[in-house]
Amino acid sequence: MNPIGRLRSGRSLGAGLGAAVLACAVLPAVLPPYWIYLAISAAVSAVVMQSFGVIVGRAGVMSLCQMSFAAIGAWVVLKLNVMGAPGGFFAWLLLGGLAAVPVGVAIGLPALRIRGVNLAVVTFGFAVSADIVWNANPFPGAADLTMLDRPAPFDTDGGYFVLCVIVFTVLAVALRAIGRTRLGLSWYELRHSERSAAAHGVSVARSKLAAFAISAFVAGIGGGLLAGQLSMVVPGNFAMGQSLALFAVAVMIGPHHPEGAVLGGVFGAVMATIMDKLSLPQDFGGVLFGAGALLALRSGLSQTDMTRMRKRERDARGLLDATGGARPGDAPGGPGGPGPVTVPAPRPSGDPRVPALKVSGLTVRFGEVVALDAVDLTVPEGAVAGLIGPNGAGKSTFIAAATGFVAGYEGSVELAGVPLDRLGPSARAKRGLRRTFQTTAIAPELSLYEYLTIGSGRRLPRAEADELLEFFGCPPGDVPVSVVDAGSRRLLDVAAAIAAKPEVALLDEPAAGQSAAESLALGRRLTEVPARFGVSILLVEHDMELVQATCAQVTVLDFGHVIASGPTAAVLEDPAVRAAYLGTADVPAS
Ligand SMILES: Nc1ncnc2c1ncn2[C@@H]1O[C@H](COP(=O)(O)OP(=O)(O)OP(=O)(O)O)[C@@H](O)[C@H]1O
Repeated sequence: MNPIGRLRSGRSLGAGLGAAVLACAVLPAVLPPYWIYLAISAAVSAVVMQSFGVIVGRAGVMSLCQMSFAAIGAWVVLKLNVMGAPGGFFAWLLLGGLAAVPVGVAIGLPALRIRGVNLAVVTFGFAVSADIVWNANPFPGAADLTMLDRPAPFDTDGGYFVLCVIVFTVLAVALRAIGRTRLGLSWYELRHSERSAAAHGVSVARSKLAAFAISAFVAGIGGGLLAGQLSMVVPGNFAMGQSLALFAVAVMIGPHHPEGAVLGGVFGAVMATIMDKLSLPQDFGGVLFGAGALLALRSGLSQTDMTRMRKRERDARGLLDATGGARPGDAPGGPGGPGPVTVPAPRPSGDPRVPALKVSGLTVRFGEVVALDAVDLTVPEGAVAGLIGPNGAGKSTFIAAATGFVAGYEGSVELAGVPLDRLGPSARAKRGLRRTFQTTAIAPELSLYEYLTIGSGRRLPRAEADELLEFFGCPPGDVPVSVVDAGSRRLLDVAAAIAAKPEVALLDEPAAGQSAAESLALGRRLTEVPARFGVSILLVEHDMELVQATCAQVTVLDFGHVIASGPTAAVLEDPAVRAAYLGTADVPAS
């Protein structure tokens, strides 16, 4: 992170911790007892909100059963209390959170196959079943009125509020740290595009399950805290309607940011009192939350997302003005530029007789449509090869099948002599076969640095990220993707693929939307990539000037068949190629 980013991030952490200390010092001293009790409810709800923040806010998964995870935490704490288990409240609280984890993972398993509304139905089904179980089996201690004592020195209402704020703050700091890891960043990518995440080598299954596990843990802690607040709980405290209402609040407010979790917690706790004071029916609060959630779902962004993004965009515009704009045609350290660049040396190439990528007999059928018919193609080590053809020829299908996005193709795909056919897209990406997409789907709330970190699949040194961004003519790394234009996003996508230093990168029309000058600048950059980064390239393009300027060899597809392959100049002179293109694109004579 550059000094501006570090400063901003340090300040927000400091402000958050300061607000927590202030709340602990002032509120118990000044609030009347009823309001302190409400403040505890708000703090407990804020903890539960953080669990929504992980699964709904970050990973974009519609989970409607968070209160069921909270109930597990409460059940464990109360059970251990009844048993008089050693360790005391804090150990029980932790165990309550941990007990919710396997259940969270179990509920997460269907999420690997289904998503959206269908997943919402599955999680809601679990909430309904849990409701039935809790109603049939009273919580431990309820039958013989065994109360849970709050731990000293947090046994008063004021003290317990302080404890809840401490737990909230510890979780917020931990979640913030997780959010900066590749796992945490990958959740944002999952939310916007699972296929992009897979193309970056993110294991979609592991990432989703981790989100379920962590969110269940946090909800379990929230449930344990609720048990401590009430001393004894009833099924109504964790009713499925609660999950639904809190879900609506979460979607509307965005509890993946601490201020959103606090706001959501306060809403959840005081809404009933406000409705009461306004003499409005209690259900009216639920209607307001539902309407707010619908608006947020339509825009795709919560309230805190929008507030934060506006601020980041303001800062970014300042940064862009200071650095002279977003799209340098040729960056100082880029091709032909004067600046010294210390990018990593290319990896030593292996056996030069083994191509970087060898695809043989690739056949893909979509029902009756044969999109690819026994296609052979090789990308030599250290080369920029081209794949061209008219619209619908099968180019994108070739990339999708080679990178594992099409199940059930015929033929074989070998990367540096190693067959990949049994691997899925994320495993192929990890092995060193990366791709970009014709349409980018980059999470707008990420910064360019964060996107490169996901793409690189490792802890990417800041200097290396800066050099990559400069090389590809992208805006500075601290800028959020939301302010970056479509052309720059394509370049960023290419930079993210190259950041992983894969064996081969398959680039699907990276110059689309670029001006002629930008396209040529990209061409110059791509020709330098193999020597500079040790990455061989297969370039899919309609821009023939770019192909001619960049690719030493080219393969031409038409209706799924290879109609020519060889040195670019000779192939483009081929009458069959010119006939295939007639009327669909200009093939300039070389
Ligand atoms: N998921 C799919 N289901 C059915 N047919 C498909 C699917 N994907 C591609 N096709 C068909 O396969 C053929 C090849 O499409 P593909 O997108 O690979 O072509 P392309 O060469 O990349 O075209 P363009 O240059 O327009 O991107 C087309 O006839 C297309 O309609």
